Amino acid sequence: MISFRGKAHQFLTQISFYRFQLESKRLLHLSNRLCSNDASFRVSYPTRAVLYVPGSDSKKLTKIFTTNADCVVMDCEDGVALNKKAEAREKIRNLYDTDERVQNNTEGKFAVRINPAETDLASEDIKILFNPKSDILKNNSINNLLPKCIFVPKTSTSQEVKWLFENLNNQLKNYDDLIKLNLFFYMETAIGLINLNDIIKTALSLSKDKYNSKFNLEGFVFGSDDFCADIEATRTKDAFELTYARQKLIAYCKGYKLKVIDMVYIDFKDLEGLRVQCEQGSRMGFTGKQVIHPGQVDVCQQAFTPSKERIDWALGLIEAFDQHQKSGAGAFTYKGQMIDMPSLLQAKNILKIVEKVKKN
Ligand SMILES: CCC(=O)SCCNC(=O)CCNC(=O)[C@H](O)C(C)(C)COP(=O)(O)OP(=O)(O)OC[C@H]1O[C@@H](n2cnc3c(N)ncnc32)[C@H](O)[C@@H]1OP(=O)(O)O
Ligand SMILES: O=CC(=O)O
Ligand SMILES: [Mg+2]
Repeated sequence: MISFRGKAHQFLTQISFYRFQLESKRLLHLSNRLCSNDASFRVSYPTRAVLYVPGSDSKKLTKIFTTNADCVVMDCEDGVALNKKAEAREKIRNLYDTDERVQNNTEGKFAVRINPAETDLASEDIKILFNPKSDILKNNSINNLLPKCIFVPKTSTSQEVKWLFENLNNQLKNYDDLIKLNLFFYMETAIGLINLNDIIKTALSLSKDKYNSKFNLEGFVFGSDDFCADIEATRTKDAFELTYARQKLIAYCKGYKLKVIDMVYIDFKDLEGLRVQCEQGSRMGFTGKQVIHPGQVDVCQQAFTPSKERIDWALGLIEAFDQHQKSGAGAFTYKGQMIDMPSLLQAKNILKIVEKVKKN
């Protein structure tokens, strides 16, 4: 049996090897060419492991600086007891007021999950979290002091999206030159799944037209546990009961070029079960997964990082495709398989993920 430390070491060794690969001339040349020629090659920050930290728990909050997770979500919602909501907001606000590591992060490494839109709890979250203390603001740029990314749970209707944007806009109206606020919505109710297209279209069009691109819909999170409660399903290890919802969410997110984060694996001591579910999610097209314990992070990040074999396969295929195109063959054999345009696109997808990870 390999210890957890041993596994972490193995993982780090593997990552160093990928880094070496990434630095190789061949990859840089290829990926630069792909990035500059391909408008769909939008490389944003990675979100392989998305770690929840209850906002009310000071000790756990100190761990946000030591985790390898691509993204940390300081929680004001279901990880926080009702009688600790105010404390959670204050502790998170205090981090933005005082900690340079949180302040200096420009994208989404340190995010906050607020309470569901159209609730008094969410109004209070927005009021506190987006309101730096005036004496601190005097000596600091407003952009350093605000969350750069928020997660909005239980989003079920486009009305909730309108409410959210209105409330955020109202709270932020006195500040100029704000950088874009990234948003993740949760799909975790049956009605949310039915209304998904409408929710996405409303968020995209409002943020662009009405709010002058102040908000950026970055992606969706699949709230599997709330979803199970809502559809009255029983959670199983293989997640069979969630197949349709997972696939529908992936298709819609990919249709609109959004990130899509897979479900939580609540049996947090079972790392093997976690690995199986992470790899399944990665194969299905998810861009990352929610985790609830620091011990889950490395397994998750590794599963959402293309293996050396996949990178080699993609690089070789792209080169072979180039050569065959020049010689006039649209379809050809590569490593025993028929390859044509869709395989090229799949190979490019692998490099897109590599590019994202490299940005971290
Ligand atoms: C499913 C639906 C959802 O909404 S999921 C999101 C809401 N739920 C959450 O946020 C729960 C987050 N996780 C946790 O609170 C804890 O991991 C739970 C599950 C309670 C287990 O905690 P605990 O008994 O302390 O675990 P442990 O002794 O194995 O912890 C070892 C060290 O790691 C720390 N730790 C644990 N979890 C976190 C976390 N999420 N973020 C940051 N740090 C964490 C513990 O404090 C402990 O630290 P230390 O070694 O004592 O210094
Ligand atoms: O919020 C997450 C969930 O699974 O519910
Ligand atoms: Mg939930």
